[in-house]
Amino acid sequence: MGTQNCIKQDPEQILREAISGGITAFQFREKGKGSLTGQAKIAMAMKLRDICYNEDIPFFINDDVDLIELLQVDGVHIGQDDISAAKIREKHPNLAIGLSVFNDAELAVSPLSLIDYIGAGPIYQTTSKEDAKQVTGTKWVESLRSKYPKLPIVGIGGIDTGNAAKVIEAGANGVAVISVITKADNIEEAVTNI
Ligand SMILES: Cc1ncc(COP(=O)(O)OP(=O)(O)O)c(N)n1
Ligand SMILES: Cc1nc(C(=O)O)sc1CCOP(=O)(O)O
Ligand SMILES: [Mg+2]
Repeated sequence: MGTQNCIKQDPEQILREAISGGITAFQFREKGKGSLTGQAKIAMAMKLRDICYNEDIPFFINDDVDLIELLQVDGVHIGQDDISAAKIREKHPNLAIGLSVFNDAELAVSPLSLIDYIGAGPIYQTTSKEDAKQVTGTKWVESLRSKYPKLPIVGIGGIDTGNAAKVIEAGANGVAVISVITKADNIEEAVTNI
């Protein structure tokens, strides 16, 4: 998540409650309408990074590889049009790298040997990404899993407490969510129920 997703409470509080609920990793995705830029973005990244660091939660950044140099991050998530995995790997051999893969054409050009997991989606309709592609359904996870029995897969897009289990049943190792947490009345309960 990023601050643009945090309408009900401040991001630090949301992150703390999500950690209490049991999230196993956090991605700082400060992007889209209303998001912070420049120093304000960096300052927020540092605050959220510190919370994760103190709670032993892996901290990922989305897209903005300049933050790798500024913060002690555990991983980075990139899309097909972002900086290449090869460039990141060359400079940061121990960083976890996640790559979005939406269909077979993207899969064919994806450097799977350089990455640690695939972000597969949008599985369902999402309101959190302005340029989201058409939904893939859980079939995309099934297809990836059948081709790559051991590759870590994280489903993303419109996942909530009612459908997360279907994504896991389709073969995903985990799910990435924004709104089901940031919009929840009771964040701990929402995380527990995913
Ligand atoms: C876990 C995970 N999966 C997919 C994405 C989407 O990344 P990308 O396609 O680069 O789109 P943006 O998030 O940058 O808009 C993700 N962030 N995390
Ligand atoms: C950041 C992101 N990437 C997606 C993709 O399909 O690659 S969908 C998405 C937004 C996920 O938010 P929510 O859980 O609120 O739907
Ligand atoms: Mg991206």
